[in-house]
Amino acid sequence: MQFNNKTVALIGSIKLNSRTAAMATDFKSIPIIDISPLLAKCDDPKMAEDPGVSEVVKQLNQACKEAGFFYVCYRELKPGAYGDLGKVMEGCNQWPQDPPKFKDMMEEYINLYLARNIMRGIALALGGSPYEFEGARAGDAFWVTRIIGYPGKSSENSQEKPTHDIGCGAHTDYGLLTLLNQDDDITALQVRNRSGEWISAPPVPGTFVCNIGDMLKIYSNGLYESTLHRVIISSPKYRVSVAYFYETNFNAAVEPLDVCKVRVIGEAKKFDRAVYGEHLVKKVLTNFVY
Ligand SMILES: O=C(O)CCC(=O)C(=O)O
Ligand SMILES: [Fe+2]
Repeated sequence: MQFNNKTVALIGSIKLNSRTAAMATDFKSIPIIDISPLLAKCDDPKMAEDPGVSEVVKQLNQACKEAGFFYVCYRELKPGAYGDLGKVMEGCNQWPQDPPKFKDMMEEYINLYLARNIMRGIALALGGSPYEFEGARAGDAFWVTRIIGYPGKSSENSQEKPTHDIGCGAHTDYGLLTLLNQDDDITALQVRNRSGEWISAPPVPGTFVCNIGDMLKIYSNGLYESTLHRVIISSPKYRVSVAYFYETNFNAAVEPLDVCKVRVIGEAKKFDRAVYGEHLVKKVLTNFVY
């Protein structure tokens, strides 16, 4: 398999295998965090001193520890702004009707700005400098975008209750942070809490879903969880989600940040070093079933 530094994949439907269960807390819902104050100050080296940024950082820390999932909203993000991205997956001719418009929207969606700045907030939440995830760690972040189409629930099962089809099996994401734009009217994404309950992450217009990947779990020395999640199909409607995976540099050797080693009481370092690119290739080769 050949990877470019910048990869966009259009995939009709995928199945992923479950892996060793990840544990968060017994959260019952996913918090919504307004990151506007962080975005306003994200280029200020003294951002940590700003009370608005501190509040966002506090909320990020809590969400990353408790659920590994959160929604973000910010002033400029208008409900439905990226809704048309998924339209290319609908119908038989899976190609944008207006390619230049699609290209512009896609380029705006996949710009690195948002994820990089959320990572600045997360770096502060871990007790580090805002730039922990830049330079050799994620200064040349590998990223992948997938537009994922899930056909509606198959009609032969529709009378049987409470069955559902699995659109995407339980898995954790591989890198640092995933941003997900989902169709506004279908609830399908579920996140597993410590008791094993599947908690819905319904679409919230005007937000992105964010979740932590395996590399951030290692960097944080396990303080933050890459939580298991899955997609279930219970609606007959076709669903589209657009996922943006923001990762480390492809060859980054990932190990717990010093600042996180001291935060985990009694355990200096809980994880061995992993090379992101190797982890990605291993997971893709073992997880995707066509
Ligand atoms: O489609 C979704 O809601 C989630 C997709 C997902 O978890 C993934 O692609 O890793
Ligand atoms: Fe995922």
